[in-house]
Amino acid sequence: MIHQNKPSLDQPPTLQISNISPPNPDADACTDVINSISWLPSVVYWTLVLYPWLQRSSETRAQAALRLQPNRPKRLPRLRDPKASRLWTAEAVKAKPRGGPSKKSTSLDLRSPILVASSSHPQMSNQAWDLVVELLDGSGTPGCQGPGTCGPAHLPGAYDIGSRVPRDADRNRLKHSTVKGSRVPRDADRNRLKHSTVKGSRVPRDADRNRLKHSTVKGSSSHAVECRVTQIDRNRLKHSTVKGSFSHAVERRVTQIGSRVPRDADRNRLKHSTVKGSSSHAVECRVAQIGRQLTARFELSDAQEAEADELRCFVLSQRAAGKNAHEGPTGASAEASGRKAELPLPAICFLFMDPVLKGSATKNDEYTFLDGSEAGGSSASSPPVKELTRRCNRLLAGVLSAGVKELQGVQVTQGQPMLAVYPGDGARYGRHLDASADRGDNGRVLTMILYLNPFWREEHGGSLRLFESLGDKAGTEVSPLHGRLLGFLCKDRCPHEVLPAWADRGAVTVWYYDGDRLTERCSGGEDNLKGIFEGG
Ligand SMILES: O=C(O)CCC(=O)C(=O)O
Ligand SMILES: [Fe+2]
Repeated sequence: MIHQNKPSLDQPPTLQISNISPPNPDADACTDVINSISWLPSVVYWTLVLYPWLQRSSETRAQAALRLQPNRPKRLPRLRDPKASRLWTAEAVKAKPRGGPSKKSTSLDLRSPILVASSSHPQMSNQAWDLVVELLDGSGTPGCQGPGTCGPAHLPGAYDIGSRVPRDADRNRLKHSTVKGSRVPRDADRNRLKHSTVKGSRVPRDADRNRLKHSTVKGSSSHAVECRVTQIDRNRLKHSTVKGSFSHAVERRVTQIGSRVPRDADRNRLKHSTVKGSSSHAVECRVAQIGRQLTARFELSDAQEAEADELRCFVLSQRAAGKNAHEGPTGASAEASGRKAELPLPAICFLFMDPVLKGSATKNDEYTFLDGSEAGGSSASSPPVKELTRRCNRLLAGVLSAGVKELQGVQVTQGQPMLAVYPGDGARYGRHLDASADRGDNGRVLTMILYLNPFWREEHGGSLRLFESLGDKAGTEVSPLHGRLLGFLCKDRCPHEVLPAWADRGAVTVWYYDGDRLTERCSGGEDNLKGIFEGG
């Protein structure tokens, strides 16, 4: 007979076999079963002991070395030492495996500005280097002596501060404040701000700060506070009488403010600093500088930066003008972002990856395609957009001339640029393909994205995560740094996702289409166009 103990909270139920006479046929049967399997525990024990031993004795030395290697790095180390960022040397590029895509995407060296992961065009990286330089610089970089000589070593170095202590140069600049350089608002901007009807400085006022400190935003982490301050700033701007308040200066100030709330340490440092004559303006400038220093960014030239800033303003102004659309399916945006791997250096990545992905993804961005009806006419009237497409096209010409097999025979056609903003409330875009049969084959073959986020910081998330295969869980993250251009072949390959963004994240995407496919689609009815001008 089998009794089951009464289960209690402390003790799990157990089975007992009682020894009741006269002989009970049930109990006999159970005893037989137990006797017949009494050898089982010892077999299990010996299997556990022997299996690893057998396995080890059959593994190769290489396998053993891998297994024994302690703490194998799982991701690229974050570069803190500015000198380390000079990894863009010719050697670094040469050392890059050229034989084809790496097996693990996390081992791809995204620290180099170009990444070519395809065996089909081994020459491409050199050619693309020259183009990249041109793209970033328009006219080439000093020290670049014609084709073949522009390499990573010629590109401007990265700006990876890691410490908040202002550099002497910055401090002196402030001290003797003739305020040179583009980081400080120009007089005109300053006056506009001063005489604007937005009262007071846009640095959050004490009242705001206190309100936040004692606010009901529970668990007010500095992040939550920062988000609230950004909101307050945004509202103040929204309701301000500064018409068309996305002017460059205003936008810039808001971004500065939104990107950082000076922490107490910073504030105190500023208060007691040797920056003489610390007018609130000077303090504000320093705060902005610190904000910038905390920001992972490239050392763009003033011209490049101005161009990227202008583009960002344009993107935001279109959004403010109510042009942007949302597209479903949307989903909860506050999903935890995955791995955070900051890529501190500029990257133009050409990734050629394989797999196919089906289904639709959560998508919270706001976007608009330029269609010629935007303020002032076509994109020709937005010089920075025109300049961007011109450069993308030149880059593409180089890509094509490098004989990328996936694009051979394709009549590549440039689409209208798409301006996108991911609101900084955790907006994201789930894993998807930009073009696949599943989406009605929208004809896209190549994606180029320029990121426009001058104050992007690691904690803002919002990285683009590219997957090498459907089974690839980790992927490779590219943070949306100001001025970074990313390109990848997108037809039936290269699934990617945008991780939740915690600051407004701007980008312009230019898709290139298979012209024949486009003609085919356009010659049909309205329905045939579905998916062609569709975000992502
Ligand atoms: O902005 C990005 O990084 C990518 C956006 C995207 O994947 C898309 O719009 O299809
Ligand atoms: Fe996409």
